Amino acid sequence: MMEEKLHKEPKKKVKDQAPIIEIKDLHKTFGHDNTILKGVNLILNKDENLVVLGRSGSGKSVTIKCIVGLIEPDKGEIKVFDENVLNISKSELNAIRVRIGFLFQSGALYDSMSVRENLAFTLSKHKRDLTEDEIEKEVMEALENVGLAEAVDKMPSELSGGMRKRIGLARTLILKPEIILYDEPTTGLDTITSREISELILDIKNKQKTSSIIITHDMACAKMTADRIIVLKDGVIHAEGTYEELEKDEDEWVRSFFQ
Ligand SMILES: Nc1ncnc2c1ncn2[C@@H]1O[C@H](COP(=O)(O)OP(=O)(O)OP(=O)(O)O)[C@@H](O)[C@H]1O
Repeated sequence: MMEEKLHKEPKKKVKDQAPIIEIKDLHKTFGHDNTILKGVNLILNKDENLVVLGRSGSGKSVTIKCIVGLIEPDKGEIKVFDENVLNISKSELNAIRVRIGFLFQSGALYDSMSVRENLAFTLSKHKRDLTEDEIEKEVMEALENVGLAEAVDKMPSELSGGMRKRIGLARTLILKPEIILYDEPTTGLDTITSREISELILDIKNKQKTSSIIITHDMACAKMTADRIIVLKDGVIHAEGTYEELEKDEDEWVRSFFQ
């Protein structure tokens, strides 16, 4: 009897893995008094899709731009892969940046280059020692990952908005990032195409084991992709939870996002 009980005892909990991104007390003011971030604390766990909600201008993009050094915060700590990115050299920061993919709203393709050339250009810029055959293989693999292998010879002008987004995503994926930062990935797309992009974001996480921060106003995208959601308000994280938790949040302002 005793032996059986011992057998059923749960295993000792292994120490939790360090977060892949950890932001502490992040502050940012533009100009004299345009204070946007007033102490943001944020954690992205490994293999997690974290959705960031917040009104326009609440500082969602500023926060993720701080992560990759595109904006310098006034105060705070940002750890990526356990490295304090605000205190490292440019070359160390670049080594970390290579492991992070961005899909920014402004991430346009080069119009004068075919899809193949757009992807090959990105790849050869970052990995200079690849042969042409290796580049072609990587280009086709990235396109297959977004379901657009047949578009390899097309020019950007021949692509629909949804296809451009997918190619943009393929260009991000070709560098095999461990973290992907998505800034409004479905903006400007119709409902069905938005859903396809959201499905792709989920698919990428499951297949490539990436961890992502997804800024969106598209609640269908949030519902489909989020493991966890945080809501930014007045320069701090105002609420946090799963989609199902936050849509029933006691704060009416938080619930209003879900209506
Ligand atoms: N480079 C910059 N220089 C000066 N001010 C800036 C800069 N970037 C952002 N801001 C200020 O920070 C505010 C928040 O910008 P941010 O792009 O983070 O908003 P957001 O929450 O992502 O909004 P949206 O949902 O509309 O994209 C802007 O309204 C602007 O006042």
